[in-house]
Amino acid sequence: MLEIKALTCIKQDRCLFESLNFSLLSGQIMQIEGPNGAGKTSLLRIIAGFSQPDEGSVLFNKKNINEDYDGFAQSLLFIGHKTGVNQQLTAYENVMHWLTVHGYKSAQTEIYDLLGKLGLVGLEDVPVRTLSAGQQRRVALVRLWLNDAKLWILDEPFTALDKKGVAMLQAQFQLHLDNGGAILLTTHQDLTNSFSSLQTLVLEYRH
Ligand SMILES: Nc1ncnc2c1ncn2[C@@H]1O[C@H](COP(=O)(O)OP(=O)(O)OP(=O)(O)O)[C@@H](O)[C@H]1O
Repeated sequence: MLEIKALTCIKQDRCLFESLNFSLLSGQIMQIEGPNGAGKTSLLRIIAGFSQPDEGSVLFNKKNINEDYDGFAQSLLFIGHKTGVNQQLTAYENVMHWLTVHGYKSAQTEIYDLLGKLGLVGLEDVPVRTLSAGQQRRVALVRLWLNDAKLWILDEPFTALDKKGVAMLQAQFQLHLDNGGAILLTTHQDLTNSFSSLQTLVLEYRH
């Protein structure tokens, strides 16, 4: 599904990574690990096409993502470290907004059921800014239950989640992988025993 070819990224005169190669197949999950500042987020943003590498290319289904970026974007769900949730809107309004922008449709009852399932019962209609960090993360992650993108790129999705939240998210990951999806993520969570298809890429901090 995804091929990373000879990627190099330089930031502030520091080479974060050089000639990086790897691939990710349907059904596979890859965890990018490394110390703060190693370049994990920079790598995810390049693969998502939000920024350009200094060298190298990103291929999705054997095609350079720059050739048909709109096509690639339809197959991609990116959730960044900053959740992208509008603080002024309610959880329900955030989900509705996201669905509208991406052309998805979902019944009101379905969204309320889903928010309830994600532990937000009674909090669906209050501004997100009044929710806890973990609850806000749950609002951001609702998107994983409402999309048909094949490739998920997630920057620290487990941040602020409690144990139940982590377990629920891992179960959703497994469902996505079983349905032929692929996941690329950064996390400090140990996933070794959670996914049989787990691959790990360690980025060292380069001086
Ligand atoms: N837009 C930018 N302009 C200049 N330098 C940047 C930019 N974005 C990131 N950097 C630098 O690149 C380096 C890697 O940052 P990045 O966010 O990719 O690291 P990370 O591995 O995700 O770190 P963390 O674990 O702390 O989230 C840092 O030294 C950072 O200062």
